[in-house]
Amino acid sequence: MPTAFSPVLRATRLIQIGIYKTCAYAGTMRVALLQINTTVGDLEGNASLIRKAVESLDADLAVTPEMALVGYPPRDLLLMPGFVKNAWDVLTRLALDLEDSPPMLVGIPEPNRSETGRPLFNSAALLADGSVKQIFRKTLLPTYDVFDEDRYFEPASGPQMLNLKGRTFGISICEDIWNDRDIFRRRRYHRDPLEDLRGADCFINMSASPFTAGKHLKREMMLSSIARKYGVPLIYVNQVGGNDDLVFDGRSCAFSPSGELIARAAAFEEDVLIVDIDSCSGSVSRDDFSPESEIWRALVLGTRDYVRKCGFRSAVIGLSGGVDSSLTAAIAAEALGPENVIGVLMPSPYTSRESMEDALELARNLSIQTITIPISEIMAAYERTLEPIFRGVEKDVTEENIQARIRGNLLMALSNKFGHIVLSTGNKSELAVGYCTIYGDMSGGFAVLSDVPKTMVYRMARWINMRGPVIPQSVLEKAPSAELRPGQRDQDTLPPYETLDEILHRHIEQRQSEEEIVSAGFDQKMVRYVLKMVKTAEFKRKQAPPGIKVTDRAFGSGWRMPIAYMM
Ligand SMILES: Nc1ncnc2c1ncn2[C@@H]1O[C@H](COP(=O)(O)OP(=O)(O)OC[C@H]2O[C@@H]([n+]3cccc(C(=O)O)c3)[C@H](O)[C@@H]2O)[C@@H](O)[C@H]1O
Ligand SMILES: Nc1ncnc2c1ncn2[C@@H]1O[C@H](COP(=O)(O)OP(=O)(O)OP(=O)(O)O)[C@@H](O)[C@H]1O
Ligand SMILES: NC(=O)CC[C@H](N)C(=O)O
Repeated sequence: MPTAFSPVLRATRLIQIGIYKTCAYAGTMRVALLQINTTVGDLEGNASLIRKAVESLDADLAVTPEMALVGYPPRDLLLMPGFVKNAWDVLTRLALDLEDSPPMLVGIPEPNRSETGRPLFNSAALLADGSVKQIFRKTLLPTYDVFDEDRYFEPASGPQMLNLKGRTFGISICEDIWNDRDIFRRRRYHRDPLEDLRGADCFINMSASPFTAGKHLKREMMLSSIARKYGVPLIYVNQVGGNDDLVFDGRSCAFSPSGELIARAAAFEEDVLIVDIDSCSGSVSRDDFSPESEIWRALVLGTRDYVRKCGFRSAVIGLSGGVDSSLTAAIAAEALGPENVIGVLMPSPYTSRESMEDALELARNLSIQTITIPISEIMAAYERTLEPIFRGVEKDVTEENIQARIRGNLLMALSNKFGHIVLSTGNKSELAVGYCTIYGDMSGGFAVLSDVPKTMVYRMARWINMRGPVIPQSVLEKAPSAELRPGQRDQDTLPPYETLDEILHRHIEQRQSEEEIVSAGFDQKMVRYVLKMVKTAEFKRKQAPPGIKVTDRAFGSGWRMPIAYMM
């Protein structure tokens, strides 16, 4: 006889993978949420993470995030049949290794054996007693913004129920739960897989849900509403860590049938959360990250994982004494350890003494080492070399860009020689309007701030200083300048950053046209000028290094504008 299912949860937070509290509640059903940081393509490494997470785990069922064996998003690795086959070989061995462990749901791509449709399903395999016992498939395939799942996957066709120890679990995979009319006021898809799961004793969702600022509040509101609507406990397992341009914030969680948040795993860290489905209740308070602290954590994790997963250990950054390079260096020092960050000062004849002093003070505050490479002689050599060709032509932005390119070249030389990755420092506002030099300050391997608007750069810099002096006060007070010619200020070329960022936010994230932005009260000439710069700078962004998505629309896989077009 199945035990009566009392719809209340109890959860135990595990501080770190491998360390957990053992507390047996007789007759309860215990689910372990494995919030792991997988690396795309690293099948053996990801299998080891899973093995380690369930080592001597006292649970009835363990659940990984979506696609955990291959890492998310695996992108076109999925188009290589050999890769998918290897994943299944690793899964088979994992099942055998875990023969004595609790049953486990593991996310994996599954070949579509039928003669029609996309080549794969986005699936989860139930491992129990040494083999694969059942398969669950994703129904709703996100194909918008950074997601491209229609390219690879065929949707599931039926209900996805798991019967275990007399309980019925409704299994869904990530996007399957993002179709709630009550929350979004419209349905994105015609089908609603949750309707197929009605009648289950508990819902489980296996996710790889990328971070954007504030998104988890909406996510938890949606999960709570679904638990309440279907009157079942809901268990949500999310991936954590950075993969290319995406950061996954974790925050796996469990809700009671009345929609109460019972437990939440750590944000931006690996964690294992144990949920006892029929014990007494608990409750968790609101996640009170400020936007600055949340974005900080995402940028630190995203930078650390990009650098580490690409095989680097250290980074070089050009330090100008400005706010962008200062914030980038602070993030890098936190992500990689100050001993692994090298700040490079490259003064030109236009560099002020104050800027050099600010850069040195920042480096001292962060305990990072610095190298100083004056570039005046190199600039003079360029000038001499080009003089016969440029003779009679006015100096202009060409010479400014040469300066930025000399710096980019020197940083890349340090990267080649010593194996440091170059972190570029440009922010989203500059990248949007092309206020940056291609092959100059845009050089580098990873663009840490490329989705952070300039006004948020300042907010974050001030926020960091609340924890202790890091970014010199004068950096925050002086007018932003590229210092590429005497007396240059960003504001000579661009609207004030508050105005620019508001226009850019409306255009990029909210997809507003010139008319819509103007009707919100902005000057038409200014809006037209800004939007024209955004369009013209597309060629630069196509050649820019990847960066970390923190807003609802970043320049990256979710921004696919043409370059040569007329409108
Ligand atoms: N559609 C297209 N497809 C392919 N290539 C295209 C292109 N349009 C121009 N180009 C190429 O790009 C070149 C122009 O781009 P680029 O060489 O970058 O130069 P450009 O955009 O003209 O100038 C760089 C601007 O960024 C400012 N800046 C530079 C460095 C740092 C900062 C800062 O505050 O951080 C600001 C600087 O003051 C200047 O206003 C053209 O000469 C042409 O070669
Ligand atoms: N004197 C310098 N020494 C070292 N690096 C420099 C120097 N000047 C510029 N850079 C590099 O080029 C990037 C672009 O800087 P620039 O001063 O032109 O404009 P910015 O966008 O205001 O950046 P920041 O706020 O860091 O100054 C800097 O972030 C830095 O990495
Ligand atoms: N992997 C997915 O299906 C993710 C899609 C989902 N809407 C999210 O952002 O969480």
